[in-house]
Amino acid sequence: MSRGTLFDKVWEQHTVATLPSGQTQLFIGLHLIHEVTSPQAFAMLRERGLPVLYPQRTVATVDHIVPTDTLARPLQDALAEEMLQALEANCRAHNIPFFGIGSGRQGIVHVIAPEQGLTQPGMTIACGDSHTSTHGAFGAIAFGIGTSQVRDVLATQTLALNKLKVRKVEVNGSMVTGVYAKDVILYIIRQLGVKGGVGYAYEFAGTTFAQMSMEERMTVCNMAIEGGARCGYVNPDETTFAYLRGRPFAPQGKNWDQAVAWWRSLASDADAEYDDVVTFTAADIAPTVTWGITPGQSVAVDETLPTLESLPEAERAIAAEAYAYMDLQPGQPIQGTKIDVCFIGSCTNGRISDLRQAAKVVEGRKVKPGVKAFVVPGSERVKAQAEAEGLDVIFQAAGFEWRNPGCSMCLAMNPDKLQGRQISASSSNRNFKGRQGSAAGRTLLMSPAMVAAAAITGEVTDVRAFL
Ligand SMILES: CC(C)[C@H](C(=O)O)[C@@H](O)C(=O)O
Ligand code: SF4
Repeated sequence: MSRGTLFDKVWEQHTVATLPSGQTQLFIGLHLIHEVTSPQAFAMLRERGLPVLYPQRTVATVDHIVPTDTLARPLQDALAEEMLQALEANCRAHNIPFFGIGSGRQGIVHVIAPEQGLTQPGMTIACGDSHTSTHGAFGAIAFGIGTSQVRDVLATQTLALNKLKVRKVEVNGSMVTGVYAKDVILYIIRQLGVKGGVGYAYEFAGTTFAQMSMEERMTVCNMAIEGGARCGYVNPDETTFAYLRGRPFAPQGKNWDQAVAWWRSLASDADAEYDDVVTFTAADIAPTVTWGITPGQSVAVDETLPTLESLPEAERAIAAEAYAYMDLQPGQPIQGTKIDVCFIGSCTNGRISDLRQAAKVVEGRKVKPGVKAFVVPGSERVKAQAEAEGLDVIFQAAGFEWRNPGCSMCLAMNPDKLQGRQISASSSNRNFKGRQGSAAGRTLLMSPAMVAAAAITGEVTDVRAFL
């Protein structure tokens, strides 16, 4: 029964049946695929001789394995070329729209679907990728799925799922200068824990999110999964509609007005019932940096690292493991930590507003000698926009490399990798051990503006000194 949240309303609208298991058979409005988690799913369809039921409800792009320097085909990495060819062949065989390299529409899957207007309020969206939660910024129920579920969606356009509980995560007030959406979500994850959201959808509510742009909301929802919540969402409002209007796949003309009225009706009711409510104040949030091996291990840039005794008992073992791996000490300041590589990009922070914020810090300054710094726009469209604004010139004049779109060193499934024990300042979303291409490599997560400041000084720096 609906209790008035957007989550409940959208779930009910998409319920096909209640299965004997008690699970819901949920219709998936939009299915996004990329080269990493789709090949086996297509292979399983082939084995059973099954077609793709609604090919026009799936959209494909290539993002994880694309090199960001030269895009000449065949790709230099034979395995990457093979994965790209497999995706191209599967899309051709099943008549699935494919946004390939050079199409003007390629990019990280969670960047391109919103910018094309494919992601819309009230939809159910699935993708074989954990950061599918990003699309919840539009008031969609969007979540990551595994490869066998990709198969299920291809074959039936539905999934068998357990309904999630809903936690309202309310943040109120304006963010202070130097604090960005990234800091807000890192703060929330620090407060609620990386497993705090397991079994929940997070509804991000309150004036802080109401004031945010769509790109900022995407940054927040992107990392809901890092807090354990399989999906996160913001109720659709005027900001959402203004963003979508006129985008290639957005409704047009009379359909537009109908769609907006419909989307408006889906927002959570004022008296909606939640399974849990937590409230924070934006003024308490400072520029934030992770120091450990989970996105929950973070501090304000002007804080010292926590002593083990100061942490809840359940967090001490992983903190001790993090200190050993990162070679950092409890009680030391995070500010001043030396940085080798600065990476601006990813589905968390590779959009145009992210690049603008970073460029503002970089303009007229130089990257510290010895630091490798590079920018990877989230999509071909973001890259073109940034170049039209001259951001590429600002970055390159400062000593940054300006690359082609893809996931790049967020996950390092392409040639962009840390070496040995290198330590990165990264605008991405995961700081797991070995995440960025070197088994011993270390990652500090922060906002793009903070990465830019680190590139200039060669160490973790409070971006507020640059603004
Ligand atoms: C490759 C893919 C399955 C993976 C994910 O699911 O998130 C990747 O995008 C990541 O960020 O680790
Ligand atoms: S940018 Fe990173 S987090 Fe996002 S989809 Fe690519 S690898 Fe995953």
